[in-house]
Amino acid sequence: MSSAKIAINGTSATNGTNGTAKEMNGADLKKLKNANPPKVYIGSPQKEFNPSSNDSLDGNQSPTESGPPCCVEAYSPYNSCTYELIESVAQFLLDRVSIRPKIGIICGSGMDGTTGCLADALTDSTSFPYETIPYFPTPTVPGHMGRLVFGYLGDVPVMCMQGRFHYYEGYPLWKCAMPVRVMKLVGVTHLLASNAAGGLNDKYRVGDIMIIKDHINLLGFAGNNPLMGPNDERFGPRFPAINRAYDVNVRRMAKQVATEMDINNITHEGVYSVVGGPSFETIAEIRMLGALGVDAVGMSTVHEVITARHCGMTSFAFSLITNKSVTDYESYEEPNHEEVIDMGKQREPVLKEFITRLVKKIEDDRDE
Ligand SMILES: O=P(O)(O)O[C@H]1O[C@H](CO)[C@@H](O)[C@H]1O
Ligand SMILES: Nc1nc2[nH]cnc2c(=O)[nH]1
Repeated sequence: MSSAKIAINGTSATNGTNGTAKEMNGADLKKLKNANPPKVYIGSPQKEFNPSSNDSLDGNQSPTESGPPCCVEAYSPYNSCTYELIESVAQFLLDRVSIRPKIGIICGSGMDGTTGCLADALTDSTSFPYETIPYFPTPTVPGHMGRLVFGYLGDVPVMCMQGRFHYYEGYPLWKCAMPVRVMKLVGVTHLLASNAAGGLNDKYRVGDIMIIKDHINLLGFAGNNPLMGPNDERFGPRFPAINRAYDVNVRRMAKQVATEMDINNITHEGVYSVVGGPSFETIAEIRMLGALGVDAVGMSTVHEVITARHCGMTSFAFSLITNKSVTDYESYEEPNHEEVIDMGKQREPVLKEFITRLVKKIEDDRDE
């Protein structure tokens, strides 16, 4: 009978089909405790991974066999995922997929492929529900599916997060951004993040795309940054520069894609600001953000991009404007998450094409 061995701090626990899972340390590992061999879905259409086949997870494959230091405190505001731990998660994935992506994609609200988008577009895919990946957080927000998918977009190998983690879900920022470091150690060089955002700029309409050229990290202003806590130089420097966070070359490619797709009329370039959420903004807050030069506001992406830049990844991000920010005290309009998700779904065909073409350009550029 096959089993997956997981070792924490040198103590190995069998997490297998015989129901004899041993006690593990750490709140993050609770979900692994009861897991039968991790569910891994392979292929397109995807089928469930068969643990008793030759592909079976066995103890020798376990990334944690050598007992990496654990996440010391699941909800610490400071970064407590060690390099070794991230390395072990990356190895866990590399042991189970053959493709080696250089491009990592994070899908925004409603763009996670729940209705088909990128999930359908990826071929030869292997997909890991987040709960089956050691130490991974799990998303709690509708519109964020919770799977890490490896596959080909067109003919380009990618790994794709179908669902991300937000600060308002209760995760510290370092944990929200932890998958980006996993991508890095898997070998990804380019991060491509999307998000749903409220549009402040008068010229923007619902359904438009905003290529992010810069951000205002309001959470950082309030003393909260994913890089807080001990710094491991193997990831990057203590004080990383962030003024060139959104790669000018990839932004140029994205604008070329917009021209090729004849969607320049709905494509802009602007400044994104992150707020903590989950409450949407007051009118005074929107007016303040507008005065600061913010074009779109959301609750994600910035900590992912900071983490990516810190470890030397090239980053690109865009917002789908899912709602217009309300600036008028007389207005009865209220933003809501359902309209956010609906707009993501409506724009799926366009975004799928946009991302597929952009990924191809990045890959061609990398090969030059
Ligand atoms: O940024 P993404 O994940 O796309 O989601 C955006 O949409 C949600 C609000 O409707 C918030 O989570 C906000 O950040
Ligand atoms: N903060 C914030 N996040 C969003 N995500 C989608 N729309 C919005 C919005 O209006 N405000």
